[in-house]
Amino acid sequence: MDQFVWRVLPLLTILISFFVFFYFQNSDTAQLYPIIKLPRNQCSLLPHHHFWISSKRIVTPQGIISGSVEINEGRIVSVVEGYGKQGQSKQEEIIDYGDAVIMPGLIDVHVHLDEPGRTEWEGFDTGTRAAAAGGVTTVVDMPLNNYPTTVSKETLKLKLDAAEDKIYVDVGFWGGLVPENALNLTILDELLSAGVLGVKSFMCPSGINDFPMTTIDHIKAGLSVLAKYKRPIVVHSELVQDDGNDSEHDDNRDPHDYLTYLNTRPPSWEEAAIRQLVGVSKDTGIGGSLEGAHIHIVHLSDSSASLDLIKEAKSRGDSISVETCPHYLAFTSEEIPNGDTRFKCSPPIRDAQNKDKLWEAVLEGHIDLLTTDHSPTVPELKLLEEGDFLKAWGGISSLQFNLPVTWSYGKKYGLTIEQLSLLWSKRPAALAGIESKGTIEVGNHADIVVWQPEQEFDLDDNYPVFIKHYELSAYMGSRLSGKVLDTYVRGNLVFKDGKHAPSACGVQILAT
Ligand SMILES: NC(=O)N[C@H]1NC(=O)NC1=O
Ligand SMILES: [Zn+2]
Ligand SMILES: [Zn+2]
Repeated sequence: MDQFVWRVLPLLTILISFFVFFYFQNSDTAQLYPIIKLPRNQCSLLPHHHFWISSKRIVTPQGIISGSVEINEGRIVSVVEGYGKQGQSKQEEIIDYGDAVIMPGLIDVHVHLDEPGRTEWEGFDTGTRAAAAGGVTTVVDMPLNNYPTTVSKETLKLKLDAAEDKIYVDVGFWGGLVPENALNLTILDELLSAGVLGVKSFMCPSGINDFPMTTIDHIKAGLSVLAKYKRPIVVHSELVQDDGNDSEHDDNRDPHDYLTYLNTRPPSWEEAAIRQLVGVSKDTGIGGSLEGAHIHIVHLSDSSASLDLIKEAKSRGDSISVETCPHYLAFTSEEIPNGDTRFKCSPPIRDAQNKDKLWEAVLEGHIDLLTTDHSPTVPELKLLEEGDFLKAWGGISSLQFNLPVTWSYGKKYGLTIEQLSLLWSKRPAALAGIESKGTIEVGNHADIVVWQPEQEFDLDDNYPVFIKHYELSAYMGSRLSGKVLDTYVRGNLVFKDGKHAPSACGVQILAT
C-alpha cells in the first residue's frame, strides 16, 4: 500500500501542477477585466452573483431564441432554451423579462469623452452614465477634444488617471496619430505598447489645435508600426479640395442656411481621402507588406463614389472597413431648419437620396458597423442662438440614443434586430480587438442590454438624459421607439428605471 502511494503521489502532484498552471494561463483576461472591484451592492442594482435572465427574445449568434442566460461572476456561463436551468429552484434568481429583447450591450468605438481638459464639454462620469442609460456597455474613447490630446504614453496616462473610478461602463482608448509621432515612431510604439487599441488620425484639420492633420505618408509610416501590433488605424477621411465652396469668404452666402455649410464640404472631399487610403490598403491584405495592419474609415457620409472605392478594396482582399453614424441615417439636409446648428457635423449630413443609399449599404453589409461620433460641446460654441452654421462647433451629441435611433429609423428600411446587433456589438468588438465581448455566448462577459423595441417614448425635458448639454442634441424633441430597460456590464446591473448603480465599476480596457 505504502509503495503504491509513493508511486502515485508524484504523478498526482505533477497533474495538479499542470491544472493550476493552465488555469492561471487562461485567466489572463481576468487581469485585463477585473470582474468585481467593489462590493457587489455598490457596483450593481442587483445583489446576486449568480442568476438567470430569461425572455422570449434573446439575440444569440445562432439567431433569436426564447430561453435563459445564466450569469455567474460577471460571465455568461450558459445559454439555454426554456425558463432557467433544470432543477433550478430559487425563483428569485431568475429575472424574467417577458418579451423584451435581451441583446449584447452596444459597443460604441467612436466617442469623444473630452476628459481631461474639456470636461465641461463631456466627461467620463456623464458620458459613461449616458452610455449605460442607452444600453452601451463599452465605449472606445477618441484621442482628441481632451487636453492634452492622447498622442504619447504620458498623455495616455493622464487619460487613464482621469477615468479612474468614474466610468459606469468599460472604456478602451484610441491613441492619436499626428505628424509628431508619425515622424518619431518610437513615441508611437510606446503609445501602442501602453495599451491603446489602435490609433486615430485626421486627413483634414481636426478643429483642435493640438491634434494636427496627417498626410497619407504619415499614415503609411504609422501603419508600419500598427502592422507589428496587429491594431487598426481609424481615419477621419476628408481631404480638402479646391471645389469646396469657401463660403466663409463669400459675403453673398447666408451662414444660417444649412446648404451654405453643406456646400463647403462636398462628397469629393471624402472620395479624395478614401482614394488615397485604398492606395495604401492594398498592402494590408494577406502577404502584403503591411499585413497585420487595418484601415478603418470613420463616419462615412458619402454613399456614392467613396463607398464604391471601399467595396472595390474589400473585394480584392484589403484589410479595410467602414462605419457610418445614426445622424447620417436619421436626418437629411432638406429637413435641417435654418440656423439649427445642433445638426452641424463633419462630414455633413447630405440629401435624402444619399441617406437612402447609405441605408441600402448598411443592410447589404457594405458598411461594417455603426458608431455615434458623440462629440458634444458647450452652448457658447454651438452658437444655437446665433445660428451660424459656418462658425458653430461641428459635432452631434447622441451617445445615449444609439439604440432607439437606429431602430426607429432602421425598421422602416427593413433592419432586423439581429442586423442591429451585428452592427452595434459583434463587428465593433472585432475592430477594436476586444475579446470576450460583443455576443451572448458562453465564456463572454455578461454585457447585456434589455430593451423593448415596441415601446415608444418622447425625448422631452422629462426624459432622463445624461449626456452633457443634452439640450444641444439634435435628437431632443423627437419621438422614438425602442426603450432601454436594463443594462448589465460584466453581470453588474448598472442601469435600471432611470437610475444608475451607486458606484462606477467600469474598467479600462488596455491592449496587451
Ligand atoms: N473634433 C471632433 O470631435 N470632430 C468631430 N465632430 C464632427 O462633426 N466630426 C468630427 O470629426
Ligand atoms: Zn471625425
Ligand atoms: Zn469623432
